[in-house]
Amino acid sequence: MTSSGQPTPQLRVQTVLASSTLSLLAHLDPSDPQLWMREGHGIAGIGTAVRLEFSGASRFHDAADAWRRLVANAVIDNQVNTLGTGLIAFGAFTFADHSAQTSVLRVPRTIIGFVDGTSWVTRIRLASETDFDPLPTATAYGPEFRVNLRTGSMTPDGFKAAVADATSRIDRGDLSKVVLARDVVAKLPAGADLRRPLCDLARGYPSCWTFAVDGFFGASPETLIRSLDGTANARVLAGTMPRGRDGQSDEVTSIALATSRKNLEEHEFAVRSVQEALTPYVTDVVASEMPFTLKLPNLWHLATDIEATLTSAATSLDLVAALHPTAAIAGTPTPDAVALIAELEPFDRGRYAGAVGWLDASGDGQWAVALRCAQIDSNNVVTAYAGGGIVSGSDPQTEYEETNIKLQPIIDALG
Ligand SMILES: C=C(O[C@@H]1C=C(C(=O)O)C=C[C@H]1O)C(=O)O
Repeated sequence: MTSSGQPTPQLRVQTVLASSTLSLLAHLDPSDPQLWMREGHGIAGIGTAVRLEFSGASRFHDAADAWRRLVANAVIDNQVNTLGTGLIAFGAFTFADHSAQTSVLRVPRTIIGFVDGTSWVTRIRLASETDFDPLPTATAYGPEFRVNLRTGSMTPDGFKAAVADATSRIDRGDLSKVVLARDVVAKLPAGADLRRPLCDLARGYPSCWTFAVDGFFGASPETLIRSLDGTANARVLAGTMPRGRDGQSDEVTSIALATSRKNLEEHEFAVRSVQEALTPYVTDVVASEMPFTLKLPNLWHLATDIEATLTSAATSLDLVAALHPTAAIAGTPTPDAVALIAELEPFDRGRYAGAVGWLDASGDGQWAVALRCAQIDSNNVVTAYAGGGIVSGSDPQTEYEETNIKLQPIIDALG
């Protein structure tokens, strides 16, 4: 049975090589794009064969179980057998256990893929249907649109007060780190072609994971977990500074970040939380001793790449369940940080700072920490979020400015 108590659908899946390279973005549904893309490579989903909803503390485990059942019931003819082929579900999961928003797994009816020079098409139908959908045609983009994102439920002053409150609790010894965020909102014009902001994000932030799942979209630089053929890797980010105005000040900033005690401490919490969560599932964990500085168009991050060999049959979604929430987006210790977030943030994070990505029939997949992102609701209201790690000595004004820089990708894509 699925989470909604329905019998598990029986799927028929076929992946074939495409005769020519197909544009991922141009084939998407303008009102409901499903995308996972980096450096021009990735997968694009069209239509919905199955949509499963999950909620509550067991949402990841319920989804992982539902996926195992769906795969067991599917007949898959995969003539390509490379990363991203065969039966795939896109997923987006909420940050909080008690979010009013749902977590989803969505299996498209058609998936177009392009990775390392190989283009393919996967078609998916219910066993009760006789034919797969015809290949969707590429369509011209709808008109450009522009919206102004305004303060949501967390005002700039409210955010700064929350940061000051958090630092005093950290200094009192209640916890070591908490990640606080704020929200901005806008109304999208009716019929807005959502491929336009995705195109801007993919062009502006090519090294990030540009994603779209179930009205939730963004461009995240942070890899929560990727698993492929028995290996797993993650990219932990924590510690941020704005880019410099010129080459010299940019270099000074990057050195300042790499040597900042506050940022290194904040980063260490995040790396440790990922390593500890992975320990039961992996061996041969390799991580650089010192973080490196990762340059994005809008900011510098402190980054650590972690690689490991998987020792269990865990799917990538099981690993997501073990890792979420990392200290990069919650804090340390996790339960105290999650409780303080619920107390100080006057909004439901929804899928922001949750997990977004995809998995295949073998359980391998790619998942990002859902950052630099926005959710569109059924009234066409879009809400974007950004936050930062608060530790002892964090300055409310600097933290506020950091949220502005982190909102920039979404502001540029919608503005
Ligand atoms: C919380 C966010 O980003 C996280 C927090 C960071 C920080 O505090 O320096 C850096 C990268 C992310 O792990 C966000 O983008 O909203």
